Amino acid sequence: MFQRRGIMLILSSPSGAGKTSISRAILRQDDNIQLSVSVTTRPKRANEVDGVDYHFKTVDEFKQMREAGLLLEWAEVHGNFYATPKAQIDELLDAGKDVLFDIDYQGALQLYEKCADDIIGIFVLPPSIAELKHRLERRADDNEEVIKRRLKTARQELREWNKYDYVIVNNDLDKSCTLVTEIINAARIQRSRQSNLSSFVKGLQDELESILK
Ligand SMILES: Nc1nc2c(ncn2[C@@H]2O[C@H](COP(=O)(O)OP(=O)(O)O)[C@@H](O)[C@H]2O)c(=O)[nH]1
Ligand SMILES: Nc1ncnc2c1ncn2[C@@H]1O[C@H](COP(=O)(O)OP(=O)(O)O)[C@@H](O)[C@H]1O
Repeated sequence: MFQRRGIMLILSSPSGAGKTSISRAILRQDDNIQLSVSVTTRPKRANEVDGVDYHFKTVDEFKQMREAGLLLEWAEVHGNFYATPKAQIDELLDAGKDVLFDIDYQGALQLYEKCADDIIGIFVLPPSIAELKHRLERRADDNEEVIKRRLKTARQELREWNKYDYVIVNNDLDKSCTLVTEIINAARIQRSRQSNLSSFVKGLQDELESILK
């Protein structure tokens, strides 16, 4: 009904807590939200599609993009480079499209600094560390050494929970998705995001006055 600027929805978590599963479900069910497809130098997983899940790049290609100023934020995570390409984000937000960022806390902090007013940040926690480890093992995308590295990185990631607007413990995936949907729906009707709300209220006031005459 009202024009509004899009939301930058950030989902972060220690690896294995479930942010990719939550993101995929949200993207499937909500046509107005689009994934910001990151650039990464990590190897592609079997179930991933280049250009859909990530833009897979060599380290040289990544560095060229960074030097050319094409990245909104970037970070090194688990020994690989990851970044958000600048292209399109502003046009999407101006057009009222919401954009979902599956990025780590280093990227989230950079975006909070640059675009604070547009951001809703959600940090996803696992129900326990034993379950986090099980999920990484069950996912079976990474070898033992990579899993260990991801768990080590979780030490630092867990310290960052209090930088986010919302925190979800991802026990039941469906319930977590419902919570994220509720957060998105609430954010969409925030007063500050609805740009022509004052003219709508003015219209109501004029109509009211004409009835009360
Ligand atoms: N800063 C930043 N982090 C990213 C970006 N894309 C992905 N990440 C993060 O990099 C980490 C590793 O991602 P990935 O290798 O897909 O493994 P996952 O943690 O199991 O999803 C996760 O914390 C992602 O959120 C990005 O563009 N920028
Ligand atoms: N609530 C949940 N309960 C059980 N398994 C889950 C849940 N959420 C995600 N998973 C599973 O855990 C693994 C890691 O989830 P994923 O979404 O890839 O995490 P992340 O993107 O945070 O690394 C996947 O195999 C996924 O199917």
